Amino acid sequence: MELRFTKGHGTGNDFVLFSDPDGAIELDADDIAGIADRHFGVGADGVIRAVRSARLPAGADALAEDAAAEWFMDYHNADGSPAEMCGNGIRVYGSYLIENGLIELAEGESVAIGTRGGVRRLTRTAEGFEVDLGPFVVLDGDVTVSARHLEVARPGLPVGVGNPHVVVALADDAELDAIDLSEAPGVSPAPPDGANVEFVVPADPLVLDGVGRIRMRVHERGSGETLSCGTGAAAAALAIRHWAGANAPDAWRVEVPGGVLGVRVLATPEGDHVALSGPAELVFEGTLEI
Ligand SMILES: N[C@@H](CCC[C@H](N)C(=O)O)C(=O)O
Repeated sequence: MELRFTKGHGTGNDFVLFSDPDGAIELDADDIAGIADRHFGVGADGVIRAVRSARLPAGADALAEDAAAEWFMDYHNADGSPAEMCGNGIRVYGSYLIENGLIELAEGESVAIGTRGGVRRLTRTAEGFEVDLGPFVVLDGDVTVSARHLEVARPGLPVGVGNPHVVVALADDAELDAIDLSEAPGVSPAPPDGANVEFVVPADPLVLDGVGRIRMRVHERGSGETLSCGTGAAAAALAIRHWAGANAPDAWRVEVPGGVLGVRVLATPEGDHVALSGPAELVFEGTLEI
């Protein structure tokens, strides 16, 4: 079977996207891992299928949550495992839906998108997109994280933003640059569903003109070290905000190896939400033999 695909990225977190409006294309984990393979496939951190919510069991939940969520982001990591949410992916997905005439979205307008983590509202901005990632949880607990070239295990803070993260604060840029993320960090106790792990260094000063500033590297569950992780940037900002205490800002600038992302905490009638903003680029199109 021939599969027409588009390659895109958000701050270097790259994705293969394809359309399957009626949910007719069946790919298993090995097929997806083959597409994402950087030597034998197209190469990507994740694979995104554009499918109508009405055509998927998980999409039925999305439609029950918000009947306007016509499109579902069917997201899989590079190893073929499904994930609840992808903060960079959903911006690139928005761009893909627009480019392919599947939705119309002018600057300032927003659209509801179904994901396994729930419906997310995506707004087109001058720079790209902002996505409301919804409510979040920061869980104080006794978690430690080890990594190669990190001398002693460090405390980690579990943060949930639709998908699971553990955030570790490091002392300085030298320590951040030294860690080797070619192997998955060890998280103890092991999270039941695995976790994305973010290593973060606060800038000096931490807050400039009311905006918190951090640098981050990430090891993504199911994909390894990536140049960026949108939900990871949100989790990292939320963790540092939590540690910084009462006077910490709500707006954050997160520098990742692939660029810069914006994070802000939004007060909503249902409680605090976290929102992520950044660019979305479509790079090339091609055809794959599956
Ligand atoms: N890169 C993504 C997160 C993708 C899913 C993640 N690896 C997981 O398994 O939860 C992002 O930009 O948020």
